[in-house]
Amino acid sequence: MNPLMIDSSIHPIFKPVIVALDFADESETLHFVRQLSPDLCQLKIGKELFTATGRNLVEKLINQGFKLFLDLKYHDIPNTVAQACKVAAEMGVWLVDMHVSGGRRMMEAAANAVANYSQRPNLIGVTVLTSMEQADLIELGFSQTPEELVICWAKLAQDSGLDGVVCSAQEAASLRAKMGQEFLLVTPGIRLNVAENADDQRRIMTPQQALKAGSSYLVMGRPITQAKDPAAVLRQINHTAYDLF
Ligand SMILES: O=C(O)c1cc(=O)[nH]c(=O)n1[C@@H]1O[C@H](COP(=O)(O)O)[C@@H](O)[C@H]1O
Repeated sequence: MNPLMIDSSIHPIFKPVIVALDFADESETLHFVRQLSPDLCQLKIGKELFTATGRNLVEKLINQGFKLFLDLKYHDIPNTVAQACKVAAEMGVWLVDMHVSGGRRMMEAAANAVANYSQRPNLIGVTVLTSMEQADLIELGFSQTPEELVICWAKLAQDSGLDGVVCSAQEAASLRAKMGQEFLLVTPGIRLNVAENADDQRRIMTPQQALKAGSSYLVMGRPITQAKDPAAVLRQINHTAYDLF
């Protein structure tokens, strides 16, 4: 069963989008968030906004009722990442990510660190960034295709106790088949249609394609933040999700 269905077992709430709040400061962010509600979407704070605002804004948005993805892509020695995950758990965040390339011991330490929190965050591993393609991997010394590397790293993440991965929706169908129904597949690189500007993304899909392929959540920044009516775009995607499941 898709995790979206688990969320919706009592009331059919379909809200697969995590809106990436890639803004420079708090006032711009809060101005934008006023157009949204926790019934429509989840939110993500990444490196730019967190560097500018710190935990204050994270806690403010959680207090407004939003599920929050703290996207700081940890990549460090096991103890450092484990301690950072504990702080995130204490802040009440819903999703925390780390690079799978930090290795098994880093991921196991993170999973152990949050295991005893009554409301622990889901830990997810970043596989191959959606901005990367085959040529980038070759330059880094990898001979696998992006899909092969994503599958290998997703298995390692699952084996190390993580709850899911960040990957492109292009890998979602094979991951869903291999990793089971409960494993979270969080997919950025989403564009409303294939003709839309891909910006710096390389491995992209539409919301409908991604959900059909087995994505649990769609991370969307510019297609929502630059829309004339962000709430209307989200409602449309939620309808699409409802029709699919
Ligand atoms: O971890 C992420 O969220 C992430 C991983 C990845 O592989 N690719 C990726 O684009 N992201 C994030 O997803 C968002 C995508 O933004 P848009 O391209 O504007 O939709 C950004 O906030 C990225 O930091």
